[in-house]
Amino acid sequence: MARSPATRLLCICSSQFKLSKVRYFPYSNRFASYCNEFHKYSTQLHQSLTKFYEISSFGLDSRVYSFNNIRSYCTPSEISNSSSGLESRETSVSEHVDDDNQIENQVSVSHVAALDPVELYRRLRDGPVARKLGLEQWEELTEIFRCFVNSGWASNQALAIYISASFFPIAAHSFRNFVFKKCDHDIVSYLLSLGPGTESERFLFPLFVEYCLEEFPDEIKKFRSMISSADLTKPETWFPFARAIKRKIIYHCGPTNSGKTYNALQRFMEAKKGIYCSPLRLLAMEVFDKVNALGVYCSLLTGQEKKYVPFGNHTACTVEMVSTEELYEVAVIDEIQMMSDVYRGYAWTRALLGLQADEIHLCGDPSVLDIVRKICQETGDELIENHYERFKPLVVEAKTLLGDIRNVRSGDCVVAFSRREIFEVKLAIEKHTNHKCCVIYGALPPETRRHQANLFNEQGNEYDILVASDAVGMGLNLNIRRVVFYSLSKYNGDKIVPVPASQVKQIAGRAGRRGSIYPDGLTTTLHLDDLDYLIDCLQKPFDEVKKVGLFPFFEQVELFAGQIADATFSQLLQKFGENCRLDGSYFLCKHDHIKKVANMLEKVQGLSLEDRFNFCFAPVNIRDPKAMYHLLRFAQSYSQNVPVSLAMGMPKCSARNDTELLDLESKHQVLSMYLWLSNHFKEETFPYVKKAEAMATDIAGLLGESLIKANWKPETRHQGKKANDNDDGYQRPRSLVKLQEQKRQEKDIKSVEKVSA
Ligand SMILES: Nc1ncnc2c1ncn2[C@@H]1O[C@H](COP(=O)(O)OP(=O)(O)OP(=O)(O)O)[C@@H](O)[C@H]1O
Ligand SMILES: [Mg+2]
Repeated sequence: MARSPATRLLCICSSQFKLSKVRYFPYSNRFASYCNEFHKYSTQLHQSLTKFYEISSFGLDSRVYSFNNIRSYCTPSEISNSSSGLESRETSVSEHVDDDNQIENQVSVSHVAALDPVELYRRLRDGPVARKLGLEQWEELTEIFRCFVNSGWASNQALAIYISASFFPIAAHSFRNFVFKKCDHDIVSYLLSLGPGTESERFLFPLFVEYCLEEFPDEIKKFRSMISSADLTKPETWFPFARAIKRKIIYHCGPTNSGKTYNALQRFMEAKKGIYCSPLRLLAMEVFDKVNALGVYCSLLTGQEKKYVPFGNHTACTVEMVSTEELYEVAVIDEIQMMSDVYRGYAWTRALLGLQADEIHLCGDPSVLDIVRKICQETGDELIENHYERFKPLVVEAKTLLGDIRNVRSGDCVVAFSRREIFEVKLAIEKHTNHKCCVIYGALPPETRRHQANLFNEQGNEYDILVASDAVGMGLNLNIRRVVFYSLSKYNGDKIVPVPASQVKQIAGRAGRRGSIYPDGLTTTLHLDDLDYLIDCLQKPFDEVKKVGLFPFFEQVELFAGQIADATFSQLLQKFGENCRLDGSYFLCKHDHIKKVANMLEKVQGLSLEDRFNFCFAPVNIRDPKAMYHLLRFAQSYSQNVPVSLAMGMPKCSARNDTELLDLESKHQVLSMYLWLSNHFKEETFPYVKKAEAMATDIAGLLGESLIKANWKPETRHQGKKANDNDDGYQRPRSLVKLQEQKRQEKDIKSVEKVSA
C-alpha cells in the first residue's frame, strides 16, 4: 500500500529511533534536529509538528505519542506540498541509519550523545559491571544524579510515560543506583563531561524512560488507568444531546448598564419555554418577580427554594441548578464572564456546553468572547455577537471625598470590602452626618439584601446612603447616583490585594442605571491617593480570558475512585486534582473548601461516595464553626437514616449588638443549608422544611430590623484579628497606592543602602 509522505516522514523517524510508538518523542533532541532538517523540505509540515508540540504540551496524555496524533495535525495539502522534499530526505536518513549501525561497535565518549537511547540503554543493562570510580568522579556523578532526581523538568516529562510525580523520585533513585552499579565507561565519562544540570538531564532522560518501562510496568499501568479515569479533556463531548441540536448562541457583549440582560430577557419572555440562569439567588428572584409581573408565568429554582408557578413554562434559576436534561426554546446565561471564576466557573461552562436549547443568550463583558468563539467551533454551534455600549458614560469625579466621609451625599453608595469596614463606615456616616445608611453584604440573606435595596431605592425616607460590599456588583438595579470606593484593596482569603480592574468596573457600573432616578453615573474614591488606580481600572480594556473552569461530575469522581484503594474522599479529590487531564482552554476549579468539608465529614460512617460528594457542595461558610458543626450533625443524622432535626432555637428579637447580629446571620445560613440539603437529598430525611422556611423568613426580617438600628462597633468572627480602631470607631483606611509607594520607597532605600555598602 502506498504510504503518504507524512507517514513516510514518521516512518523515517521511527526507524531512526527504532520505535513504533514514539514514547519519548518530544524529549529527543535528535528528533528536534530532524524537524529542523525537514524544515528545509517542508515548512508547513514542520509547522504542523510545532503546532502539535504546542498543543500537546497543554495536556498530559497528548504527550504520549502515537504518530497518528501527529498525522492528524498534518492537513492533506500540507502533506502533498511536502511530498517532493521528503522523498529525497528519506534516502539520506536511511543512509544515516546505516552509519549509526556501523559506528555502534566503535563507540567513543564523543559519540555517546549521538547514539540511539534504546541501544545505549541495552548496552548499559546487558554490559558487565564496569570500573570503579575515583572519589572525585563519584562525587561529581552523585551531584549529576542529585540534580536529575530533583529535576522538575524530568519529573514533568516523566508524566508522559505515566510515571507519577510522587513516584518519580523513587524511580529516579532506582535508576541512579542502576547507573552507579553498571558504571559504563563511555556513559559515565560522557556524563562527567556534561556535568550536573540541564544537559545531563536531557541526556539521561531517554535512558531513564527505557529503564522505567522495563522496571516499573505495574506502576506505569496503574498510573495510566488512574490518569485515564481522570480525563476532563473534550468536555463538549459530555453532552451528546446538546451536541445533537444545532444551537444558536447569541452573545450580548458590553459593559455594565448597556441593556444586555434586558434584551436577552425580551427573547426569554417571547419564547414558549425558557430558562434564565443567574449568578445569584437575588437576581434569580428579581427576574422571577419582574417576569411574572409582566404576565409571563415563571417558576423559581434555586438551591434553597423551588417555587412552581402553575402553567409556567419559564424558570428563573441559579446557574448551578440548571438542568441539561430538559429542552428549551430560549435559555439566558447571565454574567457569562463568570466562566473564568476560580471557584464557580464550572457551573457557567456546564450551562454553556450542556444546555439543550435552540437559542442561548449569553450576557457579559467581552473578556470571554474569544474563548466562547473557540468553544462554539468545537461544539459546532452558530455564534452571533451583539455588541453594546453603555447607555451613558460613567464620569469619574476627580475631587474625591478628600478623605472625609462627611462629604457623602444623598444617592451615594460607599463600597467597602469587608463586613467590618461596612459597619465602621455606616457608624461614621450616621454619627457625623444627617444621613442614614442601608447595608448590603454577602453574609446577608437575599431577602434582607432586597429589603435594604428597596429601602434605599424608595424616595422620601432618610435612608439615602448605601454602604455595600462587592456583593452589590452583580445584578441589582439600584438608584445609585455615585459609587464611592472607601478603599480599593481587599482580603482574598490569604492576603490584602488590589481589587481586580474587572471588579472595579463592575461595581462602579452600578451608578447611573437607565430607568433609575439618577441616569447619569458618577464614581470616585474616598481618598485622593486611590483615584489614579480607579481611573486606571476604568480605562483598562477587559483582560482576555484564556481558560474557563471545569469540575468533574460525580460519575467521573466515582470512576476515578475505582482506581484508588483506601483513599478518603478528600484524598480522592486531591489526587483527582493532581492527575486530571484538561484541554488548554480549561482549568480545574478550586475546591479547597470542598476538601475542608470532606475532611470534616470523614468521621461520619455510612455515607456513600455520592452522599459525600453532595454534602460537600452544601452552601456552608467553612470559617464559621457553628455552621460547620450543624453540617456535621445533619450528615450524621442522614447517615443513620434518622430525620434530620433543626435543633435550633428561634431568636426572640432583633440584634442588640454585633455578636447577636453575627448570630442571626449564622443561623440564617444554617437554615439555608438545611433547605439546600432537603432539595438535594431524600426529602423524607429532612422533614422540617416548612419550619426551616418560616424560621429563615423570620430571621431575615429580624436581620432587616437589626440593620436599621445597628450603631455598634463591628466584631469579627475571629478573635484577635481586629484592626486598630481610633476613637470614634471609624478607622481611616490606608491608601493602597500609598502603601505600594511606601513599599517601593523602602525597596529603593534598601537597594541604595546595598549599593553604597
Ligand atoms: N431598551 C430598554 N428599554 C427600557 N429600559 C431598558 C432598556 N434596556 C435596558 N433597560 C434598563 O436599563 C437598566 C440596565 O439594563 P441591563 O440590566 O440590561 O444592563 P446590563 O448591560 O445587563 O448591565 P449589567 O452588566 O450591570 O448586568 C435596567 O434597569 C433595564 O431595565
Ligand atoms: Mg446584566
